[in-house]
Amino acid sequence: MQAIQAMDNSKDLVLTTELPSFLVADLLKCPTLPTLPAVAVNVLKIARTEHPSVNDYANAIERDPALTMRIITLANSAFFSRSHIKVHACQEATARLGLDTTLAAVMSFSLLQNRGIDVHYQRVWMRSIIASLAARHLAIHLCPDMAGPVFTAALLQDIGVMALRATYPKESNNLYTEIALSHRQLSESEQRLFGCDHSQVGAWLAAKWGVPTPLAQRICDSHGEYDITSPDMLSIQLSGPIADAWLSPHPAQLLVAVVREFEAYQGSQAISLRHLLENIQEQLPALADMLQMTAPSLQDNESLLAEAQQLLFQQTLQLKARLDTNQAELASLRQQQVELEERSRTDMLTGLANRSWLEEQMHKRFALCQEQARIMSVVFIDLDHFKKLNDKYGHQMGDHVLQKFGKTLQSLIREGDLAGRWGGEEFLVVLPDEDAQAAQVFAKRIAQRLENTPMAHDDQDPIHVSVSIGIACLGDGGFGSADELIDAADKSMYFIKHTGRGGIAVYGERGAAVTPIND
Ligand SMILES: Nc1nc2c(ncn2[C@@H]2O[C@H](COP(=O)(O)OP(=O)(O)OP(=O)(O)O)[C@@H](O)[C@H]2O)c(=O)[nH]1
Repeated sequence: MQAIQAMDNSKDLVLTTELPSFLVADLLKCPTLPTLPAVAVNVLKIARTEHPSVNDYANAIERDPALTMRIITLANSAFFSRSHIKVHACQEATARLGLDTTLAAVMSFSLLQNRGIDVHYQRVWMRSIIASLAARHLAIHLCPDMAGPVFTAALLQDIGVMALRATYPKESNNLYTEIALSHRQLSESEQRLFGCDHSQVGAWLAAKWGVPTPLAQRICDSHGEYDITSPDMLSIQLSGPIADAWLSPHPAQLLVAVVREFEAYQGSQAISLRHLLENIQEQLPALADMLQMTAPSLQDNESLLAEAQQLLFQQTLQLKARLDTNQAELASLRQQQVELEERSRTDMLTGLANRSWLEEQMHKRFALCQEQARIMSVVFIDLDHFKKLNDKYGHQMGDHVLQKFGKTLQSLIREGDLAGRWGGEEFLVVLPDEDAQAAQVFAKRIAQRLENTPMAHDDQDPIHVSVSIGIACLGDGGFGSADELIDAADKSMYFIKHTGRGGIAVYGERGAAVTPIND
């Protein structure tokens, strides 16, 4: 890759783009690479000086009578001449056009006169002419000070096509004569063939002629991503698609993309697309005439815009419908995920936390307690003689009792507590920040509730169950892990099992000592 060198005020400046080395070598070898006539070279030289003046421009241009005539005619054309006063001298014409427009006019005229126009050049140049008018109109509203340079860059944005056609006539024949190709597709094909597109080659050519670096850089960036931070670049970048729409057999469809871009851009309120199109229509004949070309037939702006807006409306509706569907799908997927997660934590029979969730939570809470020097109690509950209950009333009744007990347990805990089914007819409750005494109060409440409330009925007969409860409190046993704490509560529960069932025991301070609670 080779960086492009540009001359600016006799300093070498490097443009922020690179061309493949093979391409630069081929371009430099090309004997028919477009060159500028002496008069244009002189105008460019003046453009590069620190304070170029209208007089200097006019003096240089006057050496070419044909060019002088064109510049005067352009200055007197409808757009550049708001007043009816005609100019007759090159100096007046240059003053009226401004330095940037004069420079653009001189260069385009020189290039076209130089090479003659075939139908394909005609197409490329007509795009540039329309684009330059569109860009200028946009710039007048978005960045008035830059309207001149923007016009020039937009007019010269496709000069790279001339260089590529001269250097690669065979490849170009297929590429540039394919009328069905959109400008974007053209750029993509150039990228594939030459490793860059004609905007970069155009910048290279312009730099080689010695145009001021900012102009070469704008040509280079003319086909890039829309730069909404830079109104002058955006004006140039939007101008190409507007010109494409103008020249297309289906202008409304192409204009939709432009309208959408407009609506997304904050400064767009300042611009009426209708006025822009009217403006192009008004100015196009004069500019085309100066370049000895025939302007394409005028568009019906009103209906064209209405159609574009209608298309945009339809597309927006379709987009919104798609968005709504996507959002609904996303919400449903999220819901499914939430449900799946919930299910993976839940014991299906009782709706309480399942064992794996209990274990995970125990480990987390144990670590937290250690970190923050807090306590917690674990209450291990086992339904008594559950096998007998199953045997007597059936497994289904057993299930029903487990469900009812689960609900009872859930109704007795507070926010922040965690109740779960450890397995079979065993349950576990975690009471954060509670000591053994508070856990005993809780355990007694369970026992009491079971005494008062039957867990099922056999016909009309109430079925009561009793439970054996073991308690262990983190503060009391020097426990090294969550598992040790659970084991201790389990052991306390077994103590009750072995001593008659239907009671509460607390794991004591001195290791395995278990204290039954009687009342
Ligand atoms: N209906 C039903 N029974 C279950 C379920 N899970 C475990 N069981 C039964 O619960 C009974 C537990 O029996 P054991 O471990 O001997 O305990 P127990 O009969 O309650 O005796 P103790 O605990 O010593 O009072 C077994 O018969 C299991 O089949 C369940 O989901 N539904």
